[in-house]
Amino acid sequence: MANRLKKKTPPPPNPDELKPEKEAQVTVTEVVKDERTQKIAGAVSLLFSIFLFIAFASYLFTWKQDQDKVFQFGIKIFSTDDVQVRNLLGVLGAYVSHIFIYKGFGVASFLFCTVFFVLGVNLLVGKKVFSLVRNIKYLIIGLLVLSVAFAFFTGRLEFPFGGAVGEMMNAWLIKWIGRVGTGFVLGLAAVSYFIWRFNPTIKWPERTVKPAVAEDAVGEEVPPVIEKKRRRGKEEIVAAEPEEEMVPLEKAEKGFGSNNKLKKDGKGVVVIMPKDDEEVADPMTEFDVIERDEPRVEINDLYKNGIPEDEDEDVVEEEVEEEWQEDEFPLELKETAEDEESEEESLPVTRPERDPLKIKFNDKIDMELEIQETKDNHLNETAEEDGKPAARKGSLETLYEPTLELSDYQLPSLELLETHGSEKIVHDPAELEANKNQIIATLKNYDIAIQRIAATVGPTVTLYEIVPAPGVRISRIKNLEDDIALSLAALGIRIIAPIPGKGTIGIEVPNVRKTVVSMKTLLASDKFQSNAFSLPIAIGKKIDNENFIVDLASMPHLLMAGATGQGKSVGINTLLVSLLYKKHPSQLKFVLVDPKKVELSLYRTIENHFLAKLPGEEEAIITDTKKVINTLNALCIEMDNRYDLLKEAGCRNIKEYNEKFTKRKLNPQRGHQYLPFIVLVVDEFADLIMTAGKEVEMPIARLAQLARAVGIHLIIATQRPSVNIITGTIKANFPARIAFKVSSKIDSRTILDAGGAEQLIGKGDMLISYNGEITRLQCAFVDTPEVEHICEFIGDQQGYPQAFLLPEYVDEKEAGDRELDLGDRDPLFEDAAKLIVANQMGSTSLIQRRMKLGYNRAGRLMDQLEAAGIVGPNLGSKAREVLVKTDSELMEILDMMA
Ligand SMILES: Nc1ncnc2c1ncn2[C@@H]1O[C@H](COP(=O)(O)OP(=O)(O)OP(=O)(O)O)[C@@H](O)[C@H]1O
Repeated sequence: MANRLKKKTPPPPNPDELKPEKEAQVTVTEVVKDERTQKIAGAVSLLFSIFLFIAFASYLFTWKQDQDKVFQFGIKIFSTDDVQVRNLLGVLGAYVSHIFIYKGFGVASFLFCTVFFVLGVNLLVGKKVFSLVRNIKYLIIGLLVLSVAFAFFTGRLEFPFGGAVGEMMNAWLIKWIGRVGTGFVLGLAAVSYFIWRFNPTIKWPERTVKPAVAEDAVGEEVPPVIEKKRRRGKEEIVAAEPEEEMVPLEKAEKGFGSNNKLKKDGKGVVVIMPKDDEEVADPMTEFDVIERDEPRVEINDLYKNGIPEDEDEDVVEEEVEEEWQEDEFPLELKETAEDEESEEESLPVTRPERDPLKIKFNDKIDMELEIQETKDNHLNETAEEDGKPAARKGSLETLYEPTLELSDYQLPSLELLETHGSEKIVHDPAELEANKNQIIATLKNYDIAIQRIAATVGPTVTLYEIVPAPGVRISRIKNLEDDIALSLAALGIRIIAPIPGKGTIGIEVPNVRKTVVSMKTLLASDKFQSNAFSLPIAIGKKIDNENFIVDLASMPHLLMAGATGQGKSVGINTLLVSLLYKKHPSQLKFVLVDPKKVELSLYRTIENHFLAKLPGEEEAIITDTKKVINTLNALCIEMDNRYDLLKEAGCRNIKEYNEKFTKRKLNPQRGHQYLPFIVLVVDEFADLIMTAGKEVEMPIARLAQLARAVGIHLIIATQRPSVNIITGTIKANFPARIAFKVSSKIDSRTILDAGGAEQLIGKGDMLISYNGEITRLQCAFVDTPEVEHICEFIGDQQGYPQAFLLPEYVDEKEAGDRELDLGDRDPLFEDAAKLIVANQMGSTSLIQRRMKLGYNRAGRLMDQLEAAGIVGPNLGSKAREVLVKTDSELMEILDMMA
């Protein structure tokens, strides 16, 4: 063994014998793949595209002079001396243009420039900036269609607009289908392109609503066309109106590239809205906005000497570097996303339209009365009993439409909301300058040198971003947090060192004049209107004025904490209102828990539309702790039931399940039904924990752990963010957390696992910890009267017969004591007993199916049958034993009970 080991060890090399290292062999593929080769190829391609462009453009003016020479010498033009051409790119330019334009595809040859340009840019940058495949497709189709079209329309002109190829194809077409046919084919191509590119909405004019009815109902004259528009709901109105408002600014468009649409409102706000879907999909780049309102001009005037206004309009990202004469450090003022303001102003607002709805509602009642005698009526009745949407009638070939039952339901209009304050971010140049100087001076006192300082003005705070000089330790600045706060003599200073992903240090300083962020602005924004989130919630605005709109379904639960009076209740209203503005009553239900009794009582009016409650309860908004425990447990049962349904349907989450149900792949007779999202809102969690402790904590933790996939989401708020309220179990299951201002750093740590919330300034100023990042937001403001109007608007519309019923939860201890009152039997008791005895199977689902009853009622019947001694006790998943074997035996029991 030792010998073998010895053999394997190579002898140490003799330094004298060492040969120079061989150069590593490089294969051709490696050279081709090398980054540098690609960059060179990119540069060549880019230059070639520029070359072609100049040559072609020059050809347009010099073709007459150069054509003879190219014809005369052909390829020999390169070797012949004394040939003078006029093309800007000489003989080569003249020859290449002649080949492409005269002998090829005419002016459509310019498309070649685009392809080489795209190829060049992609290779040079090393990533797919533009789609090459798409451009090649455009090239091929463009060459064919444009060359023929040019040849067709300009055939009599001297210049070869269609090129030889275009003329040849044009001649063929004319021969085969005649001039008219060719014109028709070209027209068809143009129309197809237009439809493909812009997908215009083509609508058949609909019948207008009878003016007499509308007038009667509304009490004012409503032109029929407007009436129709109002009835369509927000989305269509949004789509229809902006056509007039959207002003494509040619000049600015050049600056931003043709992919952008620019929108300008009366106040000079220019919003660049990307056309492409992919661009819209990226929330961070959804809008690039240049604000041109007054404060902006002031700042420009102060910091930038004489920048021409119109020149400025072509700037995509506003970053002003002024020539700071007196100071070493110029202050860059960064402003972004004042977008939704213009959005909101240009967005048409619909008036609540109640009376026509009432008419509809009455129509519906009449209809229902007419069909009272039909068979399906029983099904309806049972569904109403459960408060759950009944299995829809109608053809099995069509998709199930959950909103059909309340098909006249209208989403609230934006007019119900108010604009609070001016909504304009107010910049005070003097304030900015003073803060900047103060920050620099403070840092200087501690020998901290900085390279650059920039400011972003938000609704409540301004973020000063500092780039420290090389060698300065970030921890030193972090440690000076309190000193800087002291020297700026302002509350609410927060230092972020470093700003994640930026390499700068942020100092947030509260603005002297703060701006209220109106809910209306957020809801009017394109990001809210056109997102595809399951449960979109508009929370507020970031410092850079970008709207913070997220999907509650992906959060998946939210914990909110903050000292009293700092904006929690407004925050909860904001979330609820966002959902009410986007969801139909069939898609969403709220379980509202309000131990304070007054905070959520406004929502009482929407009980039959959006609220869920326990069977037999009077009030849908739960204020009593005991009832909260039952409701939470009922939610756990609902969760388990939903999981059973999902399992049977072979789906992993509510989305898949609902999709399958909509496609009618799930049988309602087997208990399947369209599942609405359920959002549980608890306004004062601390109070519940104090009074019920584990009894509340456990079901909450269970729901938080498991309920996401079945569409149950929790929003829990507390004003006492201490560790005994927000326990480890709760915290671990709430990855998204919001902190309003709290009283101590410890509280901040309890909520966010980081300090900072104690530095906030209140009134909706908040930190949200989401996706591992902590972001400072100004919460949107929605006032109580606004919420009231929204709830009234919804409440006035036709709703379900009652609130959505949660499964019944019976406390085991109570159930043991409770004797079923057989004097108060269900009217269907006899039928159910006969059914069970005839089938000799004690199954609740049998009663449900055969008697077309909801789960709760069937369950109650089964309990009564047990109390009457007809079936045995519950055996879990197995059917109960039937104790009565014959009909005569059953008749005896029934007679006795009668
Ligand atoms: N986003 C906001 N923008 C502007 N002002 C706000 C905002 N949120 C709250 N405020 C102001 O703060 C006040 C208190 O807010 P709110 O009632 O939501 O506090 P709270 O935390 O729920 O208090 P409590 O716990 O005592 O109920 C509001 O009346 C309002 O004036």
